[in-house]
Amino acid sequence: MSIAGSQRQILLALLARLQPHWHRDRNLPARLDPLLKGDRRFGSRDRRLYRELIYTALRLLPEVEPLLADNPDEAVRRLAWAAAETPATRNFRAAFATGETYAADPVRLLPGWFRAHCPAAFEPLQAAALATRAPLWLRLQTDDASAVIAEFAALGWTVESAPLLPSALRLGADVDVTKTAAYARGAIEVQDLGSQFLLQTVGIEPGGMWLDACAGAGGKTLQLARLLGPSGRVDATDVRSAALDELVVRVRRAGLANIRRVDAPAATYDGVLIDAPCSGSGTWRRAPHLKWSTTPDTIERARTVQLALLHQHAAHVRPGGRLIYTTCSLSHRENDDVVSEFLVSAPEFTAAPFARDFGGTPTATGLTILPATHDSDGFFVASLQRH
Ligand SMILES: C[S@@+](CC[C@H](N)C(=O)[O-])C[C@H]1O[C@@H](n2cnc3c(N)ncnc32)[C@H](O)[C@@H]1O
Repeated sequence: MSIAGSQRQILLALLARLQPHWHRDRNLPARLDPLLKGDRRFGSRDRRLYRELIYTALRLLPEVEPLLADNPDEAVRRLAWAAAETPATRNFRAAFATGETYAADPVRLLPGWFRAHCPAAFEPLQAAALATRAPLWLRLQTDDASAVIAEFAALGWTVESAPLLPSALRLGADVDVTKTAAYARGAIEVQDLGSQFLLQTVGIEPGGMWLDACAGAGGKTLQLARLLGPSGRVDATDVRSAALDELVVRVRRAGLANIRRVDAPAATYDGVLIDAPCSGSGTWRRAPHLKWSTTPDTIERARTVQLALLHQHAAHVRPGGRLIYTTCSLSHRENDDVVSEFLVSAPEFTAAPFARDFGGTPTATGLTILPATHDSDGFFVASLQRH
């Protein structure tokens, strides 16, 4: 059998293994990883090929799933057309991206129920962005980018700054930055551009004492600590102790001395960040399986946790201080609706204006960053001031 023929067979076998799970397992990548890493036939290029093809299948699911049983040749042809052209996918695409050019209608690649949650996602430009994978964005953790840029140039990687945020770098290739010297010395972190915008919209003053109440592995904790500078401090907490262990490693790598891991927050802070657990509907470009394992019920359950977190941590905001609520969801149920409900029962808070909006869509309660605007994931931020 030709190499392309055996790749086709392996791809269809992998899809068959995942199919029973992709409509319900929100942790599908944890199933895929051992299938790819545990198979001794695969080198790193094979793993990149199958990962790209499987993620493409998840992006195109309504256009591919019905064909898998009856017309697998057409399913493979569509995947070959839609997969990104990389060194890993080149031969497969040359073999199977044949016949009439295939391009899906991006609106058909969104779950229909989501229209009521985010009509803007169904606009052609936004739907088209949501149907493709997002680029790799980095956040500089150094004021001098020259050594980072020089290292990337020596590796042959193209890199450009985001026009609205020069400390955000976009990498042109499918590369592993964690193997670079820049990463090892803490000069860069992987963070989507939309995510980087969130704290930048708020106008954080240097020197404040902040609580990061849902710090997880610390992506925003590190960014917040840099914005506050050496005279400020971030207390980081989370219900997941293992994520905080990872945060500690990243803090050490970044050489930041103004972050503390805490089990119990102090009484009050100048600001509290709640980067809430959510449906992740803003991350469907990177995590397309979430499109099919998220339901309106998932969103309602997330809302309960989000409101509880806002009430729990509002108490830690000093009078005059700020409560920042962020999600990586595009559902207004988790965003504006949660904030509006919170404000009704917490009249000591009001929505504050944003320092910068980065072209986001503002409402009375917050700001939504839509994916197509800056080729990022989708996010929401609300900035609430305590009187
Ligand atoms: C969106 S993630 C945070 C990501 C992180 N801030 C970052 O930028 O990398 C949400 C976090 O909320 C945490 N979480 C869930 N329920 C929580 C609770 N009741 N109290 C504190 N953290 C909670 C989760 O463990 C998860 O780490």
